[in-house]
Amino acid sequence: MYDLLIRGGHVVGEDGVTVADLGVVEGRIVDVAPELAEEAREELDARGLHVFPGVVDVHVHFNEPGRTDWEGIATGSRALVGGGGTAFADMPLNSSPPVLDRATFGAKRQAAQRESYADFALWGGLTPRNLDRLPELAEAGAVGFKAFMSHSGLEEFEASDDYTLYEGMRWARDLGRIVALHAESDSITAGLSARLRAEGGRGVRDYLRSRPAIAEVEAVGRALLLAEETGARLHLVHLSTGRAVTLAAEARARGVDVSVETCPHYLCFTGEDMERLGAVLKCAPPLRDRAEVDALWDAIRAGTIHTVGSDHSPSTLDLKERDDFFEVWGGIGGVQSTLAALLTEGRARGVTLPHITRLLARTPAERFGLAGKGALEPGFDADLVLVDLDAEWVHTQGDLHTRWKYSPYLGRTFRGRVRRTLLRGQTVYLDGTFPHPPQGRFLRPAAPTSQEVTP
Ligand SMILES: NC(=O)N[C@H]1NC(=O)NC1=O
Ligand SMILES: [Zn+2]
Repeated sequence: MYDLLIRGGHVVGEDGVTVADLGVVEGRIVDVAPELAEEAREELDARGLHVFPGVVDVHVHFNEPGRTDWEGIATGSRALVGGGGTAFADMPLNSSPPVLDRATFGAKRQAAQRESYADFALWGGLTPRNLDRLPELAEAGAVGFKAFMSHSGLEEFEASDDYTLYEGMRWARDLGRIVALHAESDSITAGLSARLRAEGGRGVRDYLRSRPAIAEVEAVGRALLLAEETGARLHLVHLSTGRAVTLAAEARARGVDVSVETCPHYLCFTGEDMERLGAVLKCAPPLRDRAEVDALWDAIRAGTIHTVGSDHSPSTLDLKERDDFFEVWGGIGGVQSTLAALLTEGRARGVTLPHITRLLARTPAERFGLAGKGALEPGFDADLVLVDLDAEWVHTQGDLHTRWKYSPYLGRTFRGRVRRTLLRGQTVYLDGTFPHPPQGRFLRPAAPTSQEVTP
């Protein structure tokens, strides 16, 4: 007897899409096959809908504790499940204090256990100040260590110099944890910003010129050398240029254990859009030109980009409403729209549905050791999302479940709409509502496997 039987959906699997039923017992998928005959306590009719593994977004900033006026775990995780997500990994900043030791890790874990609508993992931070705290963060269950090679935007989370990266990577290697890097050259970005500002530059164009592609490419090259030297596992977050992705692919080919993330905004918008829309699209690295967007899509099709994370990092409105674009908070509100954006733009560019789920669910789950997540197969958690794949809809403010109702995607037409999201077999989102109180569980990473990012 199943607890739940999901009938007749188009199930998006590893190799293709098949019409099948899913049998669920105690929150786990036990059978996936057409016309399952066993009885069930509850049946759900999924005919006409596609069933995807829930999105596993390993790059969000929900900023709790300490900056819940920017976002918060309750609102952030509601938006995540509203967009088809079932698990996330929260970055060590912009919570205040940032997660740099066992105590700050524990405080965030407690808050998330109270408030999260999705299962969650937590990143620890790597900064010049807390090298000696990496073992206790690993022991507490950090999914990995996040470091910045350029200014993080916040004084309390310092950028790592080469020494810190070198030592941090050696620790991470020994602790079996991944290092996630924001790779932009501090020297290039800070130097250009200082000169442009001295010349009176305050606009979007000036900001774009202060963070050229070479700032990313140079930092990625350096990070790859350090990873190669130390044997650390490396995850390059939010790559925005084809050249940086190519450097990572070349390193991977010679045995460096590196994975590459990009974000929906680098796939959907350009620098011109940033000029047109302004603060809502401010991010670092910045948006690029059309040729780079095309290069990223090529890399997705080629399998050299392995994951897509939202880098959801909103702030209060006043930090977005500055005349000086350099002073505007850099961070995109996008946690709710990743799946819709990929289904719309990815399909238009020939990316298959199984490939989209690998980018959004299976690979992040495998790479970060989130056992039981990321696939619709027996033995996996029944974390899934029912999508009306052909529904065309215009994203409006009223759809948003985030703390602040802004997103660069408002007004955009998406193809594919989330109807229902289930976490371990329980409906956590249904057509704009959240039927149950938060029941998210902490995810402790399993020991790493070696084949996590096979395209
Ligand atoms: N601190 C923080 O959230 N920074 C993020 N925002 C952004 O646009 N890029 C980032 O790394
Ligand atoms: Zn980020």
